[in-house]
Amino acid sequence: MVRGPASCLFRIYSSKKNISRFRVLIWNQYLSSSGLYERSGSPNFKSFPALDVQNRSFSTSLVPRKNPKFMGCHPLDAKPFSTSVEDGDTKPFSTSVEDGDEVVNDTRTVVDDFDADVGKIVEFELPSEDRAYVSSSSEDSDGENEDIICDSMLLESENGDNNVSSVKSISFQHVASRNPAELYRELCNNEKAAKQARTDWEILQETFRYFGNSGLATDQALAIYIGRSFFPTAAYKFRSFFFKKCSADVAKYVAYLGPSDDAVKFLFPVFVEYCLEEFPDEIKRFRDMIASADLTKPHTWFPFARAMKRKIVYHCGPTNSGKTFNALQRFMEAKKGIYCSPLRLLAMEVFDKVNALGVYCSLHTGQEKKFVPFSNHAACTVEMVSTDEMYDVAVIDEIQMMADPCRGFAWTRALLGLKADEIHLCGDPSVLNIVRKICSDTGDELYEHHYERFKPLVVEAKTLLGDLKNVRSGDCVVAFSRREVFEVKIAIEKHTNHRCCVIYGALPPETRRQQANLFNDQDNEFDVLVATDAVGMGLNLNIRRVVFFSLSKYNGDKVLPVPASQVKQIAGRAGRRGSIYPDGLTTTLILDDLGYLIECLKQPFDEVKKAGLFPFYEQVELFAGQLPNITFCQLLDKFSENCRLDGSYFLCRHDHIKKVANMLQKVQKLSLEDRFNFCFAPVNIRDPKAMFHLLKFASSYSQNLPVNIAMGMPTVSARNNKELLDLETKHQVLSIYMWLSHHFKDETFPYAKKAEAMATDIAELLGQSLANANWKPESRKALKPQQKEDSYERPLSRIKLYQKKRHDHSVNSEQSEKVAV
Ligand SMILES: Nc1ncnc2c1ncn2[C@@H]1O[C@H](COP(=O)(O)OP(=O)(O)OP(=O)(O)O)[C@@H](O)[C@H]1O
Repeated sequence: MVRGPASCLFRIYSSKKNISRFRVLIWNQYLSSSGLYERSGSPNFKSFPALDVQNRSFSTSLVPRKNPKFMGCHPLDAKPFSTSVEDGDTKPFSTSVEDGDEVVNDTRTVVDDFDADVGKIVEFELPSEDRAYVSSSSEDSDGENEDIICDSMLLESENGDNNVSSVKSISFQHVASRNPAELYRELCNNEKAAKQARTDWEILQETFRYFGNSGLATDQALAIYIGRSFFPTAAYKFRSFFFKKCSADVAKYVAYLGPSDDAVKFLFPVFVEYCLEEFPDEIKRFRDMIASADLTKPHTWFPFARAMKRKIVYHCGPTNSGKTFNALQRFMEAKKGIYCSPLRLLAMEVFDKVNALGVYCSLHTGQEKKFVPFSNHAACTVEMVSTDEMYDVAVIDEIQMMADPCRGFAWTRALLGLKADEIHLCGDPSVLNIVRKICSDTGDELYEHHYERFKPLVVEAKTLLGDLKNVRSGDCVVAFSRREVFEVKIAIEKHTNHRCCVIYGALPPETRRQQANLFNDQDNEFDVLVATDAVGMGLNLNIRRVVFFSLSKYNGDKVLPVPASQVKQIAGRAGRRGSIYPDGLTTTLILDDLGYLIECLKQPFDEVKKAGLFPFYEQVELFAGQLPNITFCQLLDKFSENCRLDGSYFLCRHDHIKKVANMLQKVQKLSLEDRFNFCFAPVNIRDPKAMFHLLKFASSYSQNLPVNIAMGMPTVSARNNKELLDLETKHQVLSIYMWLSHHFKDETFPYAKKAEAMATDIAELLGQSLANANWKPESRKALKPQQKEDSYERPLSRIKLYQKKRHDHSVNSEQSEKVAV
């Protein structure tokens, strides 16, 4: 009998009413422990070990392989089944789907798993109430036929002699171990259903309801291309078939199993046979859809790159260790080179630097194309890199961003698709293993260069003691919201003699560079920088010390600690080789945050296991062919639901694309391709004005009208926060216009040059506005810092609060667990 924890369960449940609950419990436990059947949004095709959609040799058997957890259960001689409709043979497992283009033979192994109790002699005593519906055969009862509930099913009257005493040693072995194909054939050949007792009939009804709602069956049905949406229909039709055709022993056995996963496991293979015969068209349609959403083996998408012998050099190390410097050396030496940047700003920096060193280099970002005559080199944003052109040397900067939840796909595409003899990757070690895996898939040679920081980063234990008056020249104070940035700037300028430059994400790259230059320049009064995490990448800054104003960040939902990798990246900005502050320092505003800072700096880089992917337009188009008459947003949902990915990749988040897609749904006459392109425009979805302008651009475009900018141009710098926000929005709208002009035909966006000039003017106005900004942005009350009379303090550590809260929570839940125990 069952040993260990399972035997305890047995004891508990065998005393309960329905013995099948025992099995359900074990099965569920098995599922959750094995992770075999993940109930995620997309089908877990990995769950079907034998399944490969392209080369299908699937197993629809629900019986898992031997599991040591269930050694106590009887070994099972459940039969493998064949899905071949003609051939009920058990040995070669063959499946032939109607269209006949994929016939795969797979010799199945006989399963001898824990689920052996299906069909075994029931060894335990049933409580008398439960025996009522267990009868050894239909011949035992001879009640009157009733045709009132289901006209296709002959009912046996309740008072039929269900001989309870004969139940004790019923064996369903002969039913449970039947070959499903044979069983299905037999059901098909039955003229009509056998008579059943009303109780059995009711249990059968329940059992089929359970089957129709079973997540297990729904998931497994995907293996034979019965989609989630079609499954309920298929299950319903199967039920009708069963009730019309079932034999007495089969019905008894299913009724005996009752509404349980055991019943699902028994019925499912027969259901498979039924579906293959009844729904070839639906199966083919779904299979085509799955095939068109196939994102497996992305390295095969770039046959030209695969035909090349590429050398990949991974410059691996922390910030400020010379990775990019060395990669750029090779880039500049090459006859033809491309530099791929994570940001426009960084592309501009490289463009300027390389040209200044005498190597002609063009610039290509989503918003601008600056062609330098005779140039063989280009700096671009990673999304814009061409996988058609050949290069001698390519540099992909910040390669760890291939794991970015939203933009990761752009790095993956560049790595897989670039046609370059030599590709230099610069980044931290977090993606080293995934790059190794990709290189083994692509067959590229990988060379690893490991770096250390030029000079170690020193943590200043004293902190600023909660007082911004302790800020010094060369400090960069990091806050995590635009509002805090302004509060800190105002406080510093009010209580000290320092002047502050500011950098935050909503500023255009030109303004960020202007602020960075102002800070780096030693001949002016701007000697302190106040910035958000936007400072972490892409700017060469002369920072002596990075001071964390806080170490928590609002993620749109709640305030959370800043992840260690980000803390490291930002802190690493202090002390750059070649700058006037080669020794880097970092600290926090308040002592309470210091522990978290040290903890973050000590942490090794987390290893990333998956790289991002997103379908190309052509893939989406192919997929759309399977699903006419749905909106683009629904199409994206369907794609993510049905797409298949290798274990090394994830599908990038596309919430923002869906949000834009939803808004553009009102615009008629946009082709799928245009819609797709519009959705990638760089719009801040939380800025309603920017969204409104994008909608207007799309409407004009759809009517074949030349798209107007239709926006007033401010002439003076901002005098308050509202005007500053307005300038930021206006620049964003112009940036969208410029982006669209590079992604659609020139004649449709004829004012691109004008937009560029306006954007430059606005960036300048923004710079002037920031120099004079002394207003306070509206603050949320909860986060409003307290102020002393003549100094600025932020006495509360939100990190401490967060950690205390978490601690309290875990103590509470521990206690409640104890109570429960
Ligand atoms: N061999 C070198 N000679 C002179 N300067 C160097 C050398 N290596 C690096 N530097 C300078 O050190 C600074 C940091 O180098 P680099 O930007 O290459 O580091 P990194 O590791 O790529 O950092 P990040 O990840 O922050 O970009 C740069 O200003 C760079 O010009």
